[in-house]
Amino acid sequence: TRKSRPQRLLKAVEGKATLGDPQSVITAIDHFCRHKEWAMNVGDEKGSILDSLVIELSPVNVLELGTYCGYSTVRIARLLPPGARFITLEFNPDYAAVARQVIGWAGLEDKVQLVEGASGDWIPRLREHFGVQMFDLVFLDHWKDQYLPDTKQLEECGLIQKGTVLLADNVICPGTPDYLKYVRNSPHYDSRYYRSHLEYTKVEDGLEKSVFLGF
Ligand SMILES: Nc1ncc2ncn(CCCCCNC(=O)c3cc(-c4ccc(F)cc4)cc(O)c3O)c2n1
Ligand SMILES: [Mg+2]
Repeated sequence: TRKSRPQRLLKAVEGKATLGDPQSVITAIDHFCRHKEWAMNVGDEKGSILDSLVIELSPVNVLELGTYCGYSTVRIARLLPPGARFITLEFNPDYAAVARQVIGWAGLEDKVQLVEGASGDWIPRLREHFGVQMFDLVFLDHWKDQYLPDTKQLEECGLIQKGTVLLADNVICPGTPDYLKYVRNSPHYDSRYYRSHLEYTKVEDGLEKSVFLGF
C-alpha cells in the first residue's frame, strides 16, 4: 500500500536531515511541507513564537497534547534545560511510530517520553504513572474540541498550578472557540493572542498563551 503522509514526511527527514541535528530535522520537515505536501505541523512561523516562549519560560516539566510527527516535540525538546522532563501524548499509533523516528533522528529520544493514548484517558494517570507533580508548560495541539475538557481535567488533577503556561495552537484555524472563551473570560488566567498564520499558508491562525494565576 502507498506510504502515508507521515511516512513520506519521515522519508524527507531521512533524506535531508543530519542525524543528531534537531535544526536540520526542523528544516527538512518545513521544506517538505512547504514544497511537497502540506502537513499539520505547527510550522516555522508559529514555531518561532513557540521557540521564544520556551526559551523565556525555560520549563522543567512540559506536556504536549498531540505529537503528530514530532515536529513541535523536536522544536520544544531541543530548547529544554538538562534535567527537564517532557511528556508528549499521541492517540494515533501510526503518527506515534513516525514521531519516535523523527525524535530519534534529532537525537532527542532521551529528553522525550512519547505516550500512546488519548489525553482524556492519560491525564488522570500522569502523576502516579510518571511521578510528575505539575507542569510548567502545556502545549495543546490535539483535537480542537478536546482543549477545553482537557484543560479542566488538568486543573482538577492539580497538574496546572500558579504560573503554569498553557500554549494552544490553532485557536483561529481550525479554531477552538469554547477554549478561547474560557481562558479569556476566566479570572484565573491571563491570556494573550500571538497572531500568525496557519502553517505554510497565508490563512490567519495564532497561538493563545494563558498563564494560570492560581485559584
Ligand atoms: N484526545 C486526544 N489525545 C491525544 C491525541 N493525539 C492526537 N490526537 C488527535 C489529534 C489529531 C490532530 C490534531 N490537529 C489538528 O487537527 C490540526 C488541524 C489543522 C488543519 C487541518 C486542516 C485545515 F484545512 C486547516 C487546519 C492544523 C493544525 O495545526 C492542527 O493541529 C489526540 N487526541
Ligand atoms: Mg496544530
